[in-house]
Parts: sequence; structure tokens; C-alpha cells
Amino acid sequence: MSDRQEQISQVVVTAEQMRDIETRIFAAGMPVVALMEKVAGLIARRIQNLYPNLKQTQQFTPSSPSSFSSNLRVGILVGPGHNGGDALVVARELHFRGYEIWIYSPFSKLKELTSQHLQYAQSLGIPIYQEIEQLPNSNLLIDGLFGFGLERNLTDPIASAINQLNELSVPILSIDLPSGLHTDTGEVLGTAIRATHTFCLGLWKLAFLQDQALEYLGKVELIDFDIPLADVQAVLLNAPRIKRITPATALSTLPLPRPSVTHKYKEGHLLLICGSRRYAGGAILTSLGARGSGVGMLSVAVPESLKSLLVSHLPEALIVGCPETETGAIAQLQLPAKTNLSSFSAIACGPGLTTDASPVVQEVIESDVPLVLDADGLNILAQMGTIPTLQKRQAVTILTPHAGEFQRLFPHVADAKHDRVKAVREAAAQSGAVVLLKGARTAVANPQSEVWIVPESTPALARGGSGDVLTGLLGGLLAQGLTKQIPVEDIAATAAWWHSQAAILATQERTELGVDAFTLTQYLIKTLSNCY
Ligand SMILES: NC(=O)C1=CN([C@@H]2O[C@H](COP(=O)(O)OP(=O)(O)OC[C@H]3O[C@@H](n4cnc5c(N)ncnc54)[C@H](O)[C@@H]3O)[C@@H](O)[C@H]2O)[C@@H](O)CC1
Ligand SMILES: Nc1ncnc2c1ncn2[C@@H]1O[C@H](COP(=O)(O)OP(=O)(O)O)[C@@H](O)[C@H]1O
Ligand SMILES: [K+]
Repeated sequence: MSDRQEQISQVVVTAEQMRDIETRIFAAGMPVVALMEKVAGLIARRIQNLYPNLKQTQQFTPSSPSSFSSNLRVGILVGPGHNGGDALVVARELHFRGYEIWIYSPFSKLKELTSQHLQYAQSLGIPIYQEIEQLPNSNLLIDGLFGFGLERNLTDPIASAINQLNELSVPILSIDLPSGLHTDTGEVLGTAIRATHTFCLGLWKLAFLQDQALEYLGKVELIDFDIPLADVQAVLLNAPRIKRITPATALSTLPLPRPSVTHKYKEGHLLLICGSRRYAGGAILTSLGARGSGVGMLSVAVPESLKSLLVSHLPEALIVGCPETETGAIAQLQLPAKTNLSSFSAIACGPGLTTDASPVVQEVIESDVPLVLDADGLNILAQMGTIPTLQKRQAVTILTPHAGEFQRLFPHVADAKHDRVKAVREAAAQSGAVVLLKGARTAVANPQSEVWIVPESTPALARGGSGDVLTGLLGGLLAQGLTKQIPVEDIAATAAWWHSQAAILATQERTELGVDAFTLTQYLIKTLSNCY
């Protein structure tokens, strides 16, 4: 990947920013017509690669006695704007390559350029239909109804037409965005095309990184049409950054290579505080996640009765047995002699604690040690109602809620279901912490409104214990990274990326059903050895 491609692949834009970037390109002299030809030409070539127009021969079978050959039949869905214009250029190109094309153009008023392309398509003899009921069969649909120009809710008749098109068992390739999705929030505006494959044009739009859009996007692909970096930078200059985490950015954040002359305490000393009689396994998974991070020294505080269990799973770790409550939660921390919380480079606290461990959570919040709070650590924080006191901490705090924990912690923040990116930003600003909002597309924000998003993952992770592994991994990376002055947000983003990549690799080898949390820990290092 070239340097430019790498930079472009990290960029995420809103509809407004995309419009501003295009405006600069047009103002600089690039003709609109020429850009549409270029973009749609690239799309048409990709479609030809994905669905080559080999004359299809249907095999003779007793149920279809006549064998026949035919061209691929492609239906082109055309909207009123330039998304429709792109689709019409694709229609024309595929027509000349021998595909059998029909056009669905339900709008009476089209933008001028789009209207000209429609007129030319008609002159070529391509059939054009206005009514959904008139549409012939097809092998493939190209969706050019709306792109980033859609803002209002879709209404009938177009809404019901989209619903009917979704019912056909035909692959749908969307141009720029599945029509009906909001470009920024990924929200469904009334209804939306359920695409098999979406070609995002020029720069990644924010919707591609919002959980609620995922089931509509299908496979996603960026069509790079050479937007000058200078235009992108000029528009994004003063906007809070939203960044896709790429392999290059994540790998550059890892504490590799290690210096030749070092020792275990220079490679970070992590204290995990986790587990209870009720949730013993969470402590093991969190510890194994930390092991996967390569952290120099690992101490694990658990209730006394879990000590021997932890020792048997993690012989390399220092297991600290603590006095426990009647319910089997940690009652108080009891660190070894000459050790206090400041002895640690970082603390990760929460998995499996139960809410009976609240004095311990209070103590670590009051410490001046970098802190990851997860699971019951977050539930206790929510109960204490002390989010604003996090601002007063001397050291960095990272909160790693899933959507439910997020809701309990930040009940007054924008609805995390409606716009996860906005919600995570608001939460970070409100708490002064780095917030990592878990989900299908995990998003990390800092109090300065900058956001990092993991662009690919797998639903194989939707399984008990996956989050515990992430907490350990993040804690271990934090302990190592802070000693090397790596920014905390980059560490959090990298941990989330690594976690997802390990799950993707495990899924490839074991299917989506084969990635239990223990197995996931076994893939952490395997993932990295594939990258180096
Ligand atoms: N101008 C160019 O040469 C380029 C255009 N591109 C394409 O242009 C698209 C953006 O084009 P536009 O700005 O024309 O926008 P769209 O084509 O996305 O749609 C906007 C049109 O839909 C109408 N509209 C909006 N909401 C509606 C609703 N709810 N019901 C009915 N009509 C509604 C608007 O009045 C407008 O006519 C991109 O997504 C992309 O496909 C890009 O490929 C880049 C190059
Ligand atoms: N559909 C999904 N696609 C990708 N990742 C997912 C999905 N669902 C959950 N995850 C990931 O799995 C992990 C679950 O964490 P969490 O909810 O804390 O589980 P637990 O508490 O059981 O460990 C998070 O990292 C989350 O991002
Ligand atoms: K579209």
C-alpha cells in the first residue's frame, strides 16, 4: 500500500465534509462530468470483475429440458441526484460490454447531468421503467437511488419500492451507500436497500463504522478515485479527527521491537484486580488476555480462595490473595510487603468482581496510577455516581463499557444506539476519561473529541468472556506503552484492533462458533506472528 493509500484508508468523513472536499476539487477546475465518468468507470470495472459476463449456459436437467445461453441481466436503480448519474454511467458501460441492462427510474425530476445520462441510455435502446411493477427479472441490481445527498426520510412510493426490491433474492451492489442510510449515523431513514456489496466512493463515510448500518452494507470496499490529500487535509484541519484503525497504525503502536537491554519492570508491571467466588473464570480470562500482551510483569489480585486456581493457570504471574467478603468478593486489597498501588505501571480492574467489591474500586480510583475500569468496575462507578470525580485523577483512566454498561454510566449522554460515535465522544468529554465503547465496531474517544474506530471484526466475539480478554490485553499494553510514551488513545485503539484481528483469524480457522474466550487468548500472539 502506498503512503497516500494508507493515509486515505485512515480517513473517515461526514456527508458535509465530503461535500466540502468535492467542492474544492470542482473549484480547482475538475469538471463534474469528468469526475462522474472516472468514478463510475472504476465501479463498472469492479462489477465486471465480480460478475463477469460470461455467456451463462444452463445445464440440461429433466426439470428444465431446454439448455440456453444468455447475458447477465442487470437492473439499474436510478435516483434523482448524482448517485443516479453514477449508476447511469455504469449502465451505459455494462451495456457496451454485452450485459443485458434495464433501468428503473422512478423520479420525474432529475439533476441535469443525471437527466442527460438517462436520455443517452434511452437513445441506446436500454429499456426504462418508472413503476416497480413493470420491472423484469435480473441476475443483479445496481443501487444508485441515493448517496450522501439523502437527508430526509424516504416515503412511498420509493420506500415501498425499496422494500419490494429487498425481497427479491438477487444480489444488490450499492453505489457509495445503500440507499436509505444516513451517511453519518448509519440510521435507516424510513427504509433502506440491503446491499450485498457496497462501493464507498473516495473516502470512508462515517456510516460504514456505525453498528446500526452493518446489516445493510454487506461486503464493503473503498473505490479510490484519487482525491488529493491536500483537499482532504484542508477540510479536516479543524474538525475533531475520526480515524479508522489500520494494521499499519496499530502495529506501529505495539511495543515492538523490544530494546535488547531491558528488564521485566521496564516492560511494564500490570496489576489486575478481578474475580470473585461467583466469577472465577473471568479472572483467568483477564489474566490470559494480559499474558497475550507480552507485559513484563503481571500481578493478579483475587479473593484468597481463588489463589491456587489462578496459580495453576498462570505460573508466571504473581497471584495476590486478598481477604474476601462473605459473598466471596475481594473485601480489600492486601498487596505484598513494600508494595503499594504506585508500584504498578497500570491497573486493570473489574471483570468478575461483583458489586460487593466497591471499596476496592474506590481505592483504585483515588490512586494516581493509570487505570482501566471494566465490567463491575464500571457498575460500581455508576452506583457511586462519581463520574465527574474521574476528571480529578492525576493519571489516565480508560473506561471500557459495552452498550448496557454505557447506558448505566452515562444516562444523560446521546442515545448510544442512535449514534455511537457521538455518544462515545460525549462520554469522554463528560468524564475526562478515554472511553472505549465495545460493540461490532468498537469506538474509542478521548476528551478532546478525537475518535478511533476498529473497522473490521467478527460476531464470533459476541460470547461471554470476550470482554474480559480485552481488559487484560489492554491493561498489559497500557503498562508497556506508558513506559514508552505511547499515547493512551492509540494504546486503547490498538488493543481493540488486536482483539478483533485475533477473533477474525480464529474464525477463519474455526468458524464463528469456534471462538470461545479461552480460544481467543490463544490467537493473540498468533495474529501478530502473521503480521511480522
Ligand atoms: N458529482 C460527481 O461527479 C460525483 C458524485 N458522486 C456521487 O454523487 C452522490 C451525491 O450526489 P447528490 O449530492 O446529487 O446526492 P444524491 O444522489 O445522494 O441524492 C440527492 C438527491 O435526492 C433528493 N432527495 C434527498 N432526499 C430525498 C428523499 N428523502 N426523497 C426523495 N428525494 C430525495 C435530493 O433532492 C437530490 O436530488 C454521491 O453519493 C456519489 O454517488 C461521487 O461519486 C463523486 C463524484
Ligand atoms: N457482533 C459483534 N461483532 C464484533 N464484536 C463483537 C460483537 N459483539 C460483541 N463483540 C465484542 O465482544 C466483546 C464483548 O465484551 P463484553 O460485552 O464485555 O463481554 P463479557 O463481559 O462477556 O466479556 C467486546 O470486545 C465487543 O466489542
Ligand atoms: K446508493
